[in-house]
Amino acid sequence: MSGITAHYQLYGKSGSFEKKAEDIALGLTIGSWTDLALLEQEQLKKHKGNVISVTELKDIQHPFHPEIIKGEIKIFYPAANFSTDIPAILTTVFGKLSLDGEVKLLDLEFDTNLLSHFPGPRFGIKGVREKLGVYERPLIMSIFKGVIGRDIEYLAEQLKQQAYGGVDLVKDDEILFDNPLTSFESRITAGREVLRQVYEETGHRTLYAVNLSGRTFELKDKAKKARELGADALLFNVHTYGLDALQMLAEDDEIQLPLMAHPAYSGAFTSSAYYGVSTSLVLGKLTRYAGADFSLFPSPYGSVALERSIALSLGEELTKISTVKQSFPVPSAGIHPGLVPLLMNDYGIDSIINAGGGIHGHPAGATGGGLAFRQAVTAVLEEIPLVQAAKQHSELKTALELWGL
Ligand SMILES: CSCCC(=O)C(=O)COP(=O)(O)O
Ligand SMILES: [Mg+2]
Repeated sequence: MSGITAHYQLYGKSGSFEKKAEDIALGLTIGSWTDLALLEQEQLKKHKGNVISVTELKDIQHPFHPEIIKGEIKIFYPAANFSTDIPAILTTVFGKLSLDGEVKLLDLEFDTNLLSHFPGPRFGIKGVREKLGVYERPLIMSIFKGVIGRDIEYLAEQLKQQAYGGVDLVKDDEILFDNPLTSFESRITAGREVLRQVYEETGHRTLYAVNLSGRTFELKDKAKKARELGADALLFNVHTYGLDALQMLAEDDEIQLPLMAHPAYSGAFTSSAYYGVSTSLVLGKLTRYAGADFSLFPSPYGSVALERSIALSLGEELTKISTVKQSFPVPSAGIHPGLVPLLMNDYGIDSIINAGGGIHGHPAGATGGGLAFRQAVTAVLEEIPLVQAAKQHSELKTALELWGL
């Protein structure tokens, strides 16, 4: 029988988890069981949730209620109960349950049949690399900073300086929305022209991910317009809209642009150790299945750090073997060149090193910032310690002096 298996974490008294798991399995599916006539029981069997496993973690007590311990349960939900879309799946496995005290959804196992309804990223790591012609190193991305309230000429000049530094991608900041000074359309048009000029001058190709924003019902048309205007990629604040909005964009053959999922707002339902959904499920597996070619998330090292084990399992979800293409892991926030060895150690070459302040805050400007990152990446690939490489590269030297290792 096709379906999905949900893993949950919850707290309770030792010996209470079996009953709790059975209550959830019934409550989220057929609602009742034992009181029904035999015939009805038989008819409902194919819809009943099934408890797959119950594990008591006897050594892990609740920090505020030591009399209760942590438990993990797995429940299988038949596909016959839901339509094959993320809203229906999440409502089934964690709709009402998400409101019912300290329960956290840790993971979802899609079986092959269910997964076939989720085409995933259109381009994936391989397709994005083909667009850039870069295969042997992590990509480098920079972020526009300080452009709110500035005009399109300012934005175009900032883009040029970033591209001169040799970054592969530049993205809008997620807080830059459609506005009279730098409208969505003008950013695409001006950005395209700047990057064309830089390519002609230097031979270096940089792609620009413009922030697709506005009301949900406008998104498809705006994305199609972006493609017509020659946009390279779309940044999308997926978690304020919902994962299904991302999937809608990914599946549309008239859009066909790489999609970059920003993690904004996801902390509201992933950060708690007791409630919500695990970070690796939301920013990893589901973001990939919904079609993001890139998933941004806080790295373990920067200004908004994720616990390292969580950040690593997230990266694993984005890249592990699956019928669905791989999404680029983009560890972000507070990244500077001195962190490149740690990031490459954690995520390998199939990842993106992403920085805003670490590019623009460089004393030699955004161009110097980009060069410093490129120099750091080359040094790691050549197994040269950054401090040694900095002796040959003034931009890297300045960055290390400013931000350290
Ligand atoms: C986890 S936030 C994603 C990256 C981002 O949007 C950003 O603005 C990071 O900027 P920073 O100056 O910290 O590199
Ligand atoms: Mg940002």
